[in-house]
Amino acid sequence: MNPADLNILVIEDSDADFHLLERHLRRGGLQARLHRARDAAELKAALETQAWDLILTDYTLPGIDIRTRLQWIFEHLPEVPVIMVSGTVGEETAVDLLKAGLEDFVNKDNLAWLLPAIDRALKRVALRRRQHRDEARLRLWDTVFEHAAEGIFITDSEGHILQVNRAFTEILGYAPEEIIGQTPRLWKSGRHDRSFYQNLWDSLKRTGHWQGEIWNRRKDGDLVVECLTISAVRDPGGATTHYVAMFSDISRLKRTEEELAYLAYHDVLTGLPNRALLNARLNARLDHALEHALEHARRHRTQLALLLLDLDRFKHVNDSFSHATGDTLLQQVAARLRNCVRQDDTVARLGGDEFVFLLENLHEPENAALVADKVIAALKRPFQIGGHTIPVSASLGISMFPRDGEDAATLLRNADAAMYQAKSEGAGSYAFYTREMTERAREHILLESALRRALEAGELQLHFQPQVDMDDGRPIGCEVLARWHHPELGTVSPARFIPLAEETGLILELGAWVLENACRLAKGWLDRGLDFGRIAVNVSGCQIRHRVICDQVAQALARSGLPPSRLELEVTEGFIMEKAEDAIGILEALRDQGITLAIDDFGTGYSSLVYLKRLPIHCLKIDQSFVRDLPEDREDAAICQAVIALGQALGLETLAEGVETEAQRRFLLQHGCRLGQGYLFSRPLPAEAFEKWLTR
Ligand SMILES: Nc1nc2c(ncn2[C@@H]2O[C@H](COP(=O)(O)O[C@H]3[C@@H](O)[C@H](n4cnc5c(=O)[nH]c(N)nc54)O[C@@H]3COP(=O)(O)O)[C@@H](O)[C@H]2O)c(=O)[nH]1
Repeated sequence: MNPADLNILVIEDSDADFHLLERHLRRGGLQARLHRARDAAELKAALETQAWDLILTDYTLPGIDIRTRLQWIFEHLPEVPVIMVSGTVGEETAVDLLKAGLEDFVNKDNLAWLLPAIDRALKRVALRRRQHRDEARLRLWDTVFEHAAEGIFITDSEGHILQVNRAFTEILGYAPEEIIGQTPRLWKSGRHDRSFYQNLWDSLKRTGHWQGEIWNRRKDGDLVVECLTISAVRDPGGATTHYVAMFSDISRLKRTEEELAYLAYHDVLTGLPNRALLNARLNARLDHALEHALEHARRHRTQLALLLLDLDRFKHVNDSFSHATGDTLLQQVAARLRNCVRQDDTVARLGGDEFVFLLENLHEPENAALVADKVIAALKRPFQIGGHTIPVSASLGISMFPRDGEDAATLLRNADAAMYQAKSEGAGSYAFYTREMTERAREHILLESALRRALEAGELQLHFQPQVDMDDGRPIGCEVLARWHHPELGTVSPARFIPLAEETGLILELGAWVLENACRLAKGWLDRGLDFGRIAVNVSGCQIRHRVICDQVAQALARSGLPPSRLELEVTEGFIMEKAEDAIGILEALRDQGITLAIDDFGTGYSSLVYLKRLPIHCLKIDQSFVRDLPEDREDAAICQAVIALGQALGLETLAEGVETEAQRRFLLQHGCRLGQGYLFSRPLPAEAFEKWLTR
């Protein structure tokens, strides 16, 4: 404080002593304002009217003793320093008065001590005032810390907990004595990955601050969501000395938020997603699918299907029973529908008796039809509600992405149109958006189940197409071709049922059956002295991919007793080249069993010369598509010549498929292809007819 601003009260009844004191202070350079109190009345008035920075008092004053005077002073100004300037006080009294609050004592005979005493007293008072202020601030902080609604904890720079408040204990359940010295890892929830904590520490180190939502675990194991703020406390040199963390428990808020979000996106009655969630999911999938459409379609060949379901005559349930019964029925229907699809498919209720299925990653539209069939079957069992047995059926309309629309609204509209089509065809059925798709899907499903029965029912037969030396017509072998005679559908072409069998996996069983029967019949011919050459059996890529072909061949040869040299396997060029590395080992194992191998449909599958050289094959079958327009088509002629030349260069036989005319035969022979097969020599024949052909 500037000494000129000091207000000093001098309690002195003697004029001479006052002036002496005044002169001494002025001479010492103290330009303070001095005010004098000569008796008790003036002292009382001075204390009541003004605040003093310092009081100098004589020992004696008329009308009031020194102790009462000190009492008065401290009652009015508890912090003011009082220095006694007197000549009449003994040492003992001085000590007593110092104990009573007197700041200092200066003898009138030695006024030289006065100014230093004033200086000391003022400094001590300033220090005391600062301490009082700090103490008050600490008390305030303690109250705030202890009574804050937010949990607070303070750690050292290593993260060891130094202090926690009451709210911390209330929120996390740990008492201070359990937690002091531990680190916050103690209450980690395990819900965040390493990168979450990495980011938190990065931010603290970079900015000294982190704020965010965090999942932790209470002492009792329950999860808690906190809104947490952490601040680093740094020393003047910038080194972190502490971390202060404050958090509030927002678990309830989160739950409420989640409940609201759930209500906004779910149907209250059934708990299924509602129209809003369906649209959100559908749009997200469509956006993604459209973005990656080409790439995705090429790589995965998958589609999305939207199935719109409407319960047949649901209004009748509400009218005949009650709305409560109708509600319960919808709940039970919803539960059955959910069980018809995979976990990652969506079943939503649009409202009323309308439900929607969003099926993802479908390889065929027929898979959507299978789900529709499953749904119709699931609803067939009548519902039992309140003592009533209620039969239910539903009609479903199916639209496919991207074929029937590229946005949610179009797909829904088209599924709706298909659903009305299904309704018009009778309750409990489904329809695709296009009639042609519906028919294809139905036929596919029908054929699939019929094919499963065909083997046991003896509906499959083997036909044999002769293979000849085109120069002299001598038989050199025959190709085995499966035939299916369905009692109602008639003859079903292998071009239709072989791909279906491959898709459903039935080809494994069918392929084994063909091998067994072909070998058995061939052995019978051999036993009866009929020389057919080699018997060529078509092998599907599935049989190789599933690694069953070696066992199937070994078993068929062992059971029939046919010499392996009489058996040839035909594998398509497309499959071999797609899976060349995998196929080589298996084909080698087959060759090692003593059988021969031919590449079927050669010329259609982009053969790699490197693989051709490595594969253990002995024959290339020129695909009939290159033979058909011989000899006129110059490109086909060039391809046939190239394949023949390639076969010769690699030391392989070449056999032309689909030879129908004399001109084709001549052309092929002329260019070095001696072996052929086709209607010119014979159509595929049933076993008995083939035997006759051999002996013709
Ligand atoms: N994995 C298996 N595939 C099989 C089996 N049986 C048949 N198939 C495959 O089905 C496809 C269609 O066969 P198919 O209808 O029998 O047709 C074959 C011949 O009948 C036909 N052919 C023969 N000569 C001529 C001709 O001069 N003209 C003409 N238009 N068609 C003719 O060609 C088919 C033989 O083709 P390929 O097998 O490529 O030599 C067919 O892909 C069969 O392979 C089976 O048991 N397993």
